[in-house]
Formats: sequence, structure tokens, C-alpha cells
Amino acid sequence: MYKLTQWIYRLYFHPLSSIPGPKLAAMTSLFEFYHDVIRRGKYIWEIEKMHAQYGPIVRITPRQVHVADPEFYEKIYAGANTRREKDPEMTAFMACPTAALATIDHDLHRSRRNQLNHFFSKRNVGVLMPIIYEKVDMLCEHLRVSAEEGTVIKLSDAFVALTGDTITHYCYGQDWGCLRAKHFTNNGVWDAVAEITNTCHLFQVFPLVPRLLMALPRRLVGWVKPKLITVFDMQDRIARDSKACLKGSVVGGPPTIYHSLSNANVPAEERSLVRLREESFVLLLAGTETTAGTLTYGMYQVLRNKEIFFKLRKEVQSMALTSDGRVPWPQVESLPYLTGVVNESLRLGSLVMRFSRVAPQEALYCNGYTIPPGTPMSTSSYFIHHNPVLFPNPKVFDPERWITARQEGVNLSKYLVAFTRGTRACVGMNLSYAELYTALATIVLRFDLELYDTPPESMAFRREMIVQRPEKGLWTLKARVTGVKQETE
Ligand code: HEM
Repeated sequence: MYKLTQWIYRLYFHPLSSIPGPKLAAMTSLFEFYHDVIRRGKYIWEIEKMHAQYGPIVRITPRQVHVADPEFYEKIYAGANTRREKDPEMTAFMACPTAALATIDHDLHRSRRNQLNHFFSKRNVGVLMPIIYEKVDMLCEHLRVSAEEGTVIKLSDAFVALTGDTITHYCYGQDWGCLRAKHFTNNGVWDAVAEITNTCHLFQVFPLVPRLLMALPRRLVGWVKPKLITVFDMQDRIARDSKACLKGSVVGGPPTIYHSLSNANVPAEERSLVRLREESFVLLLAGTETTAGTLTYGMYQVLRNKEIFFKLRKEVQSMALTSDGRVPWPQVESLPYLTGVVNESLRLGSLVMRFSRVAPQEALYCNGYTIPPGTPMSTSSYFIHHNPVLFPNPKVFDPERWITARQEGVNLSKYLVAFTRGTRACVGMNLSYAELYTALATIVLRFDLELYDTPPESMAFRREMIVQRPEKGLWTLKARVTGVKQETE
């Protein structure tokens, strides 16, 4: 009886009842549960069908709306002077409530975000650029050895090792050794990140599960979910370093994220072990599979289309290298074709989760409908990046479209929303761009590669697990290194 009353209320009397969408989605969140949890990451395709049937705004659960209107995007993901909060139901699964990413309240987020901004500013990326160069060189060494030994290299793993080692070195003062391992097998970072993205939909529905798992004895967790042990080990390690930093001991050589989070300007109540541990852990997760996935996708496209590969190499060759043979940063970011490749990689190969925002006091108006204050609203980047009006032939990886747009005075970058927009947009954007530009440019400059045993299905987008996933497993990119270029060539 209670359920029936609830369904009737949700369908006919709820503040969202006028917003179009399937009745089942309005009545119960089991609809989303079925497609995202049972069918594993398939709700995005149902949402796509809803937009085709009902228009740019749809009610996707009893309490959430999804909008596929590029012009409305910046109203949801609004800038500095507009209050935007997170939806507690979408952030609880991370079990890191004190991290900026999971902070609900607008003002508290602002204060936490301020503690991160400097560390990830373009200027600081410049200061820490030697770390990125060093990691890219280590990756290149794997490619050189692979050429010498005639072996196949799994680039998808190599890129996780690259971004994992970069973010750990950048944030914690020392890397975690993924690139030093022969097959990147020391990749606990990767296991942990993949485990978290794999369980994101389940934990979104049952946010208590990750907390309970954390409270259980390790042996029991190892029995239920062995890969979570890696996550916990990683958290322990971060906790140890956080503790040391709070006590004033030096962690590693260069300034670390712990220093940023515990310096005297940070409000005293925020200088806690819990906060340091949670923020640092989120940074590790947010900084690994994200950029690695985009690199994997971009490199896949560059290798499957030789014309793109050679155009890119020619352009990179046209620039003067640094005295130690590296691509100069930030100058490399001004190469137009490389920028096209990076932008297309972000457009088609990055996060597709519905990152929701809540306007706590403001009603929004979209396509004749009112979105009441307090409603979780979202737009998955997929719906902007595949909009055929903005990006004709949206599925085609076409770096030239960015050059043409620029020549025609069209600001296409406005619609590149891989990092979202506004106050909650990605704080690691500058670091990510530096990694993407440097790695792609260096690899095409130094090596001839060809795809190996990488059918399109292994790099397809079939499931949304925060990132894009193929039907089975993870994106897998393999290649053979067929030539190593000499510096003088
Ligand atoms: C291609 C690479 C990346 C993509 C596509 C990406 C995308 C995103 C997106 C969409 C958000 C908004 C999430 C939300 O609204 O809930 C975000 C937030 C965030 N990202 Fe990234 N990211 C990338 C790389 C990185 C890197 C390298 C770092 C490392 C520092 C990072 C750290 C963060 C953090 C800490 C937040 C939370 C910011 C806040 O809430 O204020 N990301 N990212």
C-alpha cells in the first residue's frame, strides 16, 4: 500500500512530475539499478533513448533530471558566483566525505578547493614538470626494450603506470614504482582504481558497503573482495605519510600535497589526519585511470590511422627540442594538430559519468520546464561530445575539426567538457594536459609503432563505469614497436 501511494505521488504530485521521461524511471530507482548495477553500466544507453523520445530534458530517476542541451550546460555546471552543491547520493560511494570531490556544501568545498588550487596550478605543473619528463622517459625505455626484444607492449597498462607514477610522485614526493616493473606488474594503483570504478554503481546504491568493508578485518575483506586489500594497503600508506606530515616530518624531497593540506593557512579544523588521508587518496584515484584512459584512447586512434600518426609526427618534428631532447612544455601545447589530437582524445575517450549538481536555493528553467531547487541535475559529457550539430560525424576521430573551427572563429572548446565546468571542474586539468601533450608528442617523435591484437571491440565504449568500458574487461591497447628514431632523424 505504501509503495503504491509512493508511486502515485511520484508520478502525479512530485515537483518533478511534469518533467518528461519513462513512468518506470519516475516511479522507482530500481529502473536505474537494473541498468547500471545488474546490467553493469548500461543506463547511459537508456538515457540516450529517453532523450530521443522525450527531448532535451528527462526525469531519469524519481529525484534526478538529465539534460542534453549544450546551451544549458553552464547553468548546471555554474561558475564562481552561483551556489552549486553535490548530491550526497552520488558521492557517498567514495567513502571519502572530507575530500573536495565529495564535499556537498558549496562554501566548504570552496575552502577545500582553495587548498588544492595552487598545487595543481599551471605554474606548479611547470615547477614539477621534471617529474613528468622523467616518467615519460621511463615509459620510452620500455618501448625501446620492447623494440629490441621484439615483444608486444600493452600500452594501456603502460599509460596507467605512467599516470600512477606521475601522480604519486607529484603528490607524495615519491612514485610507487609501476614504471620500474618489467610488465608494469607492480601496479597496485591500477588494481585499486579499476576495483573502485568497477564497483561505483553498486556502492552508489549501497553507500554503507564500502564503509562496512573498511571496518572489517583485512583477512575477511581479502576473502570477500581480494582486490580491495590493495585499496586498503594504499590508504594505509597514505595515512602513514599524512601522519608524518602532520607531525612535521619531511615526506620525500619536493613539496607534496601533504604540505599544501597541512600548512598554516589551512583552517585548523581542516588539518586533520582524516582529511589529509581522504584528499590524498582521491587525488590518486582521480589522477590515474582518467588521464591513462584518455591517453590509451588517443594513442589507439593515432595508431589505427597512419595519416594522423605521420601528420602528428611531422608537426612535433617541426619544433625545437630542449637541450636534453625533450618536447618543450608549455610550448608543445600550442601545436595546432597535436591540440586537435588531444581534444579529440578528451572528447571521445574520457569520463562519461553523470556528475550531478544541485542548485540548493534556485529554480532553473529548461525547455519550458522548471527544475525545482534541490534537484540533482546532470549532463554526461557523452551527450555534448556526441552532439552532431557541434561535432558533425561525432563518432569520427578528426583532429582537423579543431583547426577548422579555429580558422572559422568558432569557439569549439566551449563544448569540450571532459573536465566539466564551473566551481567543481577538475582541479587536475593542467597536470592532465601536461601528461597528455608530453606523452603523445614524445612517443610519436621517438618510435614507430603498430597496433597488435587490438580489435575495435577492445577499445569500444559499451559500459559507463565513471570511465568508458568495452563489453568485457577494460580498454586494452597492444602495440609492437617497429622502429626507434635517432635524435638526429
Ligand atoms: C583526462 C583526465 C581527467 C579527466 C577527464 C577528469 C575529469 C574530471 C571531472 C569530470 C571532474 C568533476 C567531477 C565531479 O563533478 O564530481 C573532476 C574532478 C576532479 N579531478 Fe579530474 N580529471 C582528469 C584528470 C585528473 C587528474 C590528473 C587529477 C589529479 C590531480 C584530477 C583530480 C581531480 C579532483 C581532485 C577533482 C575534484 C575537484 C573538486 O571537486 O573541486 N583529475 N575531474
